[in-house]
Parts: sequence; C-alpha cells; structure tokens
Amino acid sequence: MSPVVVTVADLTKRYGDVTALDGVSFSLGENRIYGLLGRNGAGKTTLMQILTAQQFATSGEVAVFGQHPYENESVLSRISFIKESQTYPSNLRVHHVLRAASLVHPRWNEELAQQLVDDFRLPPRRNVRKLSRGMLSALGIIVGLASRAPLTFFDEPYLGLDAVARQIFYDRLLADFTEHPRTIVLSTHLIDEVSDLIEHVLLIDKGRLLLDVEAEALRGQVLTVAGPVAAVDEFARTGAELHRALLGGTARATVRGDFGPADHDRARALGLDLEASSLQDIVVRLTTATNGSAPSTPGVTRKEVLR
Ligand SMILES: Nc1ncnc2c1ncn2[C@@H]1O[C@H](COP(=O)(O)OP(=O)(O)OP(=O)(O)O)[C@@H](O)[C@H]1O
Repeated sequence: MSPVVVTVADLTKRYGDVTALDGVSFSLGENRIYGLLGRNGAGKTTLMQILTAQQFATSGEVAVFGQHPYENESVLSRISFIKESQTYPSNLRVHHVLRAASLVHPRWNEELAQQLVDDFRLPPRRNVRKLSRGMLSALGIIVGLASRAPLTFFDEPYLGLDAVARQIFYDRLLADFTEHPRTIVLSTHLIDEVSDLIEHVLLIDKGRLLLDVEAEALRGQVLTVAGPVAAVDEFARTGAELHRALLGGTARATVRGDFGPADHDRARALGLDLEASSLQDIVVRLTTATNGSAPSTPGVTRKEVLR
C-alpha cells in the first residue's frame, strides 16, 4: 500500500444508547480515491467527523498524518471536509466564501476555483442565502476541489445537484486528481455514478466495517449467475449466496467467492449466464443480507456472507 495517511484502530462512537461506530479499524493510503459507502445511519458521517476532529471518539485510536487531529493545526490545515448541508454565514457572497477558503487551505488553487465557478455557472456576487440548493452544493464542491487538500472528504456533496452538474464534478475531480494526486474519501449513495472513480471500497453497516477492499478485486469476487435452479444451486455451493430471485424454473443468484477464470468456465459449462455484479448491487446485497435476518438461502450464515 502507498504511505499511510489515516489509521483507525478499534474505533467506537456511542451517542447515548446509539452505537454509531462499533470497533472499526482500517487505514487510508496516500493519493487514492476511497468510496465510503453504507446505508442511511450506517455511521459514515460520524466517522468523517471524528477524522476531522469534529467529534470525539468514545474509544479507539485515530491518527491522521501520523498525529491526533484534535486542535492540531498542522493536521487540520491539510484536510478539506465538504459536508452534505454546508452552511455559511448569511451575509457572505459566493466570492467571499471562496476567499475565506483560500485563506485556510494552503494549497488553494484560485485558477481552478474560477474555472469551476464558470463550469457550475455560479454567480460570484450572489449572496449565499439566495443560492439554490444545487448551487450551494456546487459551492461546496468548488471549495473541496480547489483546496487541493492532501486529505479531502466529500460527504454526500450533491444535494439538489442536477445530473449535468454531478458529471462535471466527477470529470473535474478525476482530471484534477490525475494532475494533483491526493487522498479523497467520497461518501455517496449514488454508487453506480461513482463506481468508475472509486479505487478502494469501505462499506459500513450499522457501525461495523463490512468491506475494506480494492474495487477491482471486489468486482471479480461477486458474480450473478442465472439459469436452471439445479445449476444455480450447484454453482452457489462454491461461494456465499447473497441473494436469489426465482422465476419459474430458473433462478438468478448473486454469489460471493474467491472466483477465477476456472469458475467462469464452470458456470458456463453448467449452462448459466454469468455477469460480474455492479458495485451498487454488491453493496445492496451485502447490506440487506445483514439486515438482522438470515440471507435468502437457508444454510448460509451471516459469517459466511461477511467472509
Ligand atoms: N449527534 C448525534 N446524536 C445522537 N445520535 C446521532 C448523532 N449523530 C449521529 N447519530 C446517530 O448515529 C448513527 C450514525 O449516523 P451517521 O450520520 O454517522 O450515519 P450516515 O452513515 O452518515 O447516514 P446518512 O447516509 O443517512 O447520512 C445514526 O443512528 C444516527 O442517528
């Protein structure tokens, strides 16, 4: 792995009797794009708040650039955190917000900021109170990208952003990341839209880390097979079945396993249609399989699903 930027060890956060994070451990490498995924209430925002010193952990250890982030200017000056519903003092105009951001982010790039203002068609002199919901999100995205912070968090930054603007965000993020690599953590529910951007997946469910895996490796690990029920049964025995749909005498199953080319050949020999599951499918299947109930196939334990 590239040099480590963030280390999280056995991190737990409780709000009263709600356990938002439950013994989470992982690390983030330098110059990579991470997808922080999970259902509503999974604990994603809480995790980002702790890493950016906006919340205290209940227990566990966090190191950002090798140090504790709390009241640590040398760490915090290297972080940009763009939240879902960013609020600004109501007397500010767009250009004031950008100016303020340029003062707190040492690597701020004004040229990029102005380019993005044009791309998103933001009126620089408009008061932030009078921006539309999508414009407000665009302003956050501009701050997040133009700050070029070595560690940048985007927490569901799209509220109200239309499809064109979201595509601009993805395109500009990738282009700027390529020229100026940094560590980016993107938390989003629009998984299909970002699946090509994400290099590494962190999936949280009910405060627990369910996946910490390279996106490419994950794609090969989860297959969807369709065909006669008996053939699907036979193939499914080689992995952990996450989901099954039945239609007449045929079945369609999502199976997780350590699959290689020989397994693909075997599926075809069984007369099965075979496709790699999308990242969104994988996330949906994994987080519904652990919904407190057993997965859809009898005999497949929760432990096997998590394997
Ligand atoms: N300040 C708080 N006080 C009490 N409970 C909280 C607080 N903040 C978060 N929680 C709870 O902690 C859990 C995790 O919330 P969190 O906001 O981290 O989830 P999330 O994964 O970001 O969700 P979403 O995708 O909906 O934004 C939820 O059950 C939430 O209700």
